Amino acid sequence: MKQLNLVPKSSFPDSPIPNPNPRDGVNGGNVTDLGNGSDVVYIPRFLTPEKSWEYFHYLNKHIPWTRPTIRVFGKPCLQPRDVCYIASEGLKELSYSGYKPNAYSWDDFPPLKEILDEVHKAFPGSQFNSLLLNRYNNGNDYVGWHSDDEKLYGNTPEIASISFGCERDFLLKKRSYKKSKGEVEGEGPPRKRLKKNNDVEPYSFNLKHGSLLVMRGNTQRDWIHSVPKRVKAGSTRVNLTFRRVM
Ligand SMILES: O=C(O)CCC(=O)C(=O)O
Ligand SMILES: [Fe+2]
Repeated sequence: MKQLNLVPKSSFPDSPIPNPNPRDGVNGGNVTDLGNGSDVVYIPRFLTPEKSWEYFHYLNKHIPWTRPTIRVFGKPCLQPRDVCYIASEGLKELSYSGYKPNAYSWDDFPPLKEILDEVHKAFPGSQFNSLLLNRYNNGNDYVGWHSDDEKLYGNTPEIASISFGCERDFLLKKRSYKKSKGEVEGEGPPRKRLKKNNDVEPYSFNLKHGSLLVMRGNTQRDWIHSVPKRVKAGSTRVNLTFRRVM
């Protein structure tokens, strides 16, 4: 982790040090400036715990979750979490890692429209029109290092991520390229191969029940993120990532 001198060093990655460099920002949250026009807003108590549990139970039960087979380095493998996709009508189709999720309608899930309205109130001008949902059933479910820089999101995608249920660590580290071309590590469309970059300690956010994290500016271009496995995470987490298809 990036850390202040006063913070004791932890044994990464199992006991990450919380992100140490926030400044006060929007809506009772804080802004972490990643440099070069990238930043992250984190609002730990965006929704009340009570309302958040209502949403958690609704989504866990009513979303048509699937665990698709995707392609990583050309090899088929089961995605290590459940997913679902919602999008407004007429948008360009989403496709990642050889998988084209079926786009469900917002109209079928009124609580999702409610949450979207809350996000838009906090971030007016965002105009999100699609949503990728993730369900991590336990600490074995994860998302590998990737960035959400698909072309259909434009050059500076803004991504708003809401979390319900089990707290998990969300890590962000600077992208670095190998000279050779290849496929991305983890998931996402084919692009330049990512160097492992293991020497750089990531930023870490422990994403709370009812929290909102927004990645902005050049974050998808210059940074990669992940939610790693956590043996001790025993219960279910539902995550919503709102995006704007251009
Ligand atoms: O679960 C999370 O917090 C992140 C999910 C994510 O990165 C994604 O869906 O692209
Ligand atoms: Fe992502």
